[in-house]
Amino acid sequence: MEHARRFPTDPKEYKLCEEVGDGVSATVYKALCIPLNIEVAIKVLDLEKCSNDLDGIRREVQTMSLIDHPNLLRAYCSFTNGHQLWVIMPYMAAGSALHIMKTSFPDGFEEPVIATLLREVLKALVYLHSQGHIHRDVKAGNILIDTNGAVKLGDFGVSACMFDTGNRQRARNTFVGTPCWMAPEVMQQLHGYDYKADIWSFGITALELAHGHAPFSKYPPMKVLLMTLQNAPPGLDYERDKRFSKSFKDLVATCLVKDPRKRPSSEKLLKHSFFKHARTAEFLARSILDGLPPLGERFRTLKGKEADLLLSNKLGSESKEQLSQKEYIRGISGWNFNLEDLKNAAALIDNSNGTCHLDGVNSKFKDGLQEANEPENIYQGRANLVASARPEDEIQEVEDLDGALASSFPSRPLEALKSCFDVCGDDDPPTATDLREQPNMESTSPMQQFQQIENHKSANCNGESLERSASVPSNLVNSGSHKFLSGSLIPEHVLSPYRNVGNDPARNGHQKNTCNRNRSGPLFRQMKDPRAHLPVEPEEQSEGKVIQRRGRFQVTSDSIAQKEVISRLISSIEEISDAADASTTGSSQPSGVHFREKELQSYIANLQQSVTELAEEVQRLKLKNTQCIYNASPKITYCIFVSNQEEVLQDDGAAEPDVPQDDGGAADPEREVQAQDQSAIGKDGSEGEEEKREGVLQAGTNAKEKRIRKANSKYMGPEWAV
Ligand SMILES: Nc1ncnc2c1ncn2[C@@H]1O[C@H](COP(=O)(O)OP(=O)(O)OP(=O)(O)O)[C@@H](O)[C@H]1O
Repeated sequence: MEHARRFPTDPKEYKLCEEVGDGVSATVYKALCIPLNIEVAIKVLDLEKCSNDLDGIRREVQTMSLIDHPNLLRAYCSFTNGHQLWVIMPYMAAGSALHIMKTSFPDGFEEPVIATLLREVLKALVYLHSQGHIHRDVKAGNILIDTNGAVKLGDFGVSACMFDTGNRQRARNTFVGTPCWMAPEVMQQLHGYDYKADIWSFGITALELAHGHAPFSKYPPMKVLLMTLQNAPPGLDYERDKRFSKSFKDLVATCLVKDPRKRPSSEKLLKHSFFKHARTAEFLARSILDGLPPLGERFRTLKGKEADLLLSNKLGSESKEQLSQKEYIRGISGWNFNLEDLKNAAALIDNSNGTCHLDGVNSKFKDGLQEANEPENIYQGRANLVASARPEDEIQEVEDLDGALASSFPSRPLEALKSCFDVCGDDDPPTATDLREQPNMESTSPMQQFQQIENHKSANCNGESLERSASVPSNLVNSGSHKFLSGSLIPEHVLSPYRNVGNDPARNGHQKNTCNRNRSGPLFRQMKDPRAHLPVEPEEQSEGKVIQRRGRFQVTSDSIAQKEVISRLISSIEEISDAADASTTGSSQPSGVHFREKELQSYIANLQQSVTELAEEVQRLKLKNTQCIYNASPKITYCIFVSNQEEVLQDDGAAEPDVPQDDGGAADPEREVQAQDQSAIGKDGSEGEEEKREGVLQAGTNAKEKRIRKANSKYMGPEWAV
């Protein structure tokens, strides 16, 4: 066994041959281990560039050194070389399944090949899960294949141990992974997630291997997130999928269930009848590796394509879709997440009371709202929707929120988005609480809601007080609801900020420029349909006439009504915001506005106070943690076991009964160090003890340093004990 040999930890003992892969964090080289005369792959991470993710690196290296399974890519050894970390691992000469597809199978593999690849990956997952790990980045780009057809799952860069941080975390909340493969619960960040997130990614990987690309792979990340949350799960039910067996379709459908509790465990999935189609490694080598150019050459070709794409993007209009495609070709995890988009969309909603804050919205966004507000544009939007509707176009252009409301980024962006777009999993039956909170929303079709809003509008357009008109129509009133629909609603006839802009050339000009943009597409999920995966006949539609259908997606008249409802809600919120602005600039407004304004201001002040307190708390905790990196060296020796405090903070502690208890599982040096700390400073974590605790920590740093070195040495080899 190669890994039983002692691989040197001196970079001079390796000869780098060529680059064979790159990702977000690393470049991978084919190399020769000179003394052992063995080809290896070296993953080179620049620690200076990754300095804010040392914990991630620690996880990856630690996991790679501890795992021991034929289907997992383990590390022979690792060491620092200047500011780089070198991870020495087996060289998988055929590269990743993604690379192979991109070179020779652009439309995907045949079913027996897929079954063989997936079975090997699933074996790796069964092992990982039994050890308490979630991989969190299962995808074709991380399925590595050797020339003899051996398959290994690699890239533990974002893997997580369920028992990390000594806290016996039973659910994770960190927002990591690659959007197309990311499970809805990882995106939503409502209740945390567990091993089942890997099963979702596994299902997406199955589709990727079948089609040559993952569902939604050509869209920008934000769009992918919304599509995953809003649409029915993808599956193998298009015309082109006829070639696949029933058992394959069933496997995919079993994995891609939005409710993670309804997904099987990896162990159970391994018994699925689909894997009867799996063959041997030799079969794999014969069927997909024969005639394949060497990995380095393929890598250079793909790089060339990527450069061409980049060039054409620069020459032509730079489309996000093309850029996503480029990222996809590279097969990397770190899509260029536009967190600003997330922030902006999420910041629309105040989770605690459903209030929309529109102060500070930039002109682009305001104008966008204005555009949606104008009746002619609504109909323009409708016309565009009908004319150009594609399933993908059903997603609202959330990117258009650029620059708006970036000040308060919720720690769980998609939870906030959920409030905004009602993006609950389709499989989730409404809870009793949901139904209580939305007395009429579940039982009223969007069309009816729209009608009720219209009725409310006409009831109020005769000049009733603003405060009254700012309340929600009776069908939407709900003090406890956090949904967007529970926000304030002012009929546009009462107070429309845009009724007064006739003399404002800037606004009018912008309006002219933007009126052709298409903002079509429902923001609401389709109502729960237990048969969502089946083709639906027009007469079966209970929620409006189908205007256009493609695959499993459809645009109904209700979708359009939903859009109109949203447009009007946005309009109302805008009006409140403008009314508040006007009152601060001295124009006379009904007292209700002043009251509302004060209420909002005091609410904002409270929020700011809480944020400051939380920030202080985070600082304090960070300070404690950084005690052990006080001696920061270019090598990451001391940093390597610093816990990821943010994850600890995000842990909501929700107990997941089906997750096994830590019975010692995978060794966790960090926990060991923490346990020793605990005994050194006493278990009392009360506030009165804080100063004492800090003092003991200071005094104990030398001892701690030794312990960390010892733990480094024990779990990651002597070279880590530098
Ligand atoms: N042992 C190996 N043998 C051959 N090629 C490899 C090996 N490890 C990685 N590669 C190639 O290098 C690419 C990047 O490696 P890896 O995924 O580990 O880096 P990363 O920065 O973590 O990537 P990502 O962006 O996907 O997270 C892989 O997609 C694969 O094509």
